[in-house]
Amino acid sequence: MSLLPEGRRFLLAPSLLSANPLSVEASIARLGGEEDWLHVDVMDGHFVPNLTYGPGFVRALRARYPDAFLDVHLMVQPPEDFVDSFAEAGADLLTVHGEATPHLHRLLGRIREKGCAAGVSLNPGTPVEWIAPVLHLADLVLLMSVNPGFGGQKFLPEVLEKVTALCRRRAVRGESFLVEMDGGLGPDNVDLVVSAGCQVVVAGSAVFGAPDPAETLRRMRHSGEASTHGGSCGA
Ligand SMILES: O=C(CO)[C@@H](O)[C@H](O)COP(=O)(O)O
Repeated sequence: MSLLPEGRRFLLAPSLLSANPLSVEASIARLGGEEDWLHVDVMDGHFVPNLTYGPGFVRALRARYPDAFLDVHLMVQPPEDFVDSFAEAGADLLTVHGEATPHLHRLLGRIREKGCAAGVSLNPGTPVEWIAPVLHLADLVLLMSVNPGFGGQKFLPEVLEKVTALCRRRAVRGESFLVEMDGGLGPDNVDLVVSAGCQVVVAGSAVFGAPDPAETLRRMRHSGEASTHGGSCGA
């Protein structure tokens, strides 16, 4: 199963972490429908040093936006304790961290059994080899380009090498996972990550902190689409 619609090079996923917590609906309205997915960062104060949402938030989003694609990033440990409840709340894609469980193989299978697409994420300091044995079970690999926990951090360019490694491996093995990148992204560097081969771009503060979030997404889409393909990796 590919999550990338035919003819699309990449998707934009605004991170609700940077939305106004007192008026999430108003923040989403300011996207003007320019978003492809809504990215939901779930943080537990244990795997990462911050706290955010529970399954109730995802359930409320699903009820309010029945057609939205809900991209739920679980920064929790152990993720096994939360996969069922977030799936039942209405997530479309559930991404768990490779560093957060010794049972990644079983867990990706469980996510798919629950009817969601299965994603696996890596912190900036974790090599892609860590998840090599489970890539055939993944619909998406989420590469963090900041240390997870907070919005508004600076993009770590060394993570781009991981995109190259993943795209090469995918081509050789005929795998179908998408590569998503998250952290420090916006209109000024979206071309860099799309040309490296990223197919889903998450952006929080650059979008919701802008005077016109819809226009910012349009600029990001234009810049990503205009970027040159990156050798063997370009999507
Ligand atoms: O998961 C995270 C942070 O842990 C991200 O989704 C951030 O929300 C991205 O925010 P910006 O770096 O785009 O401000």
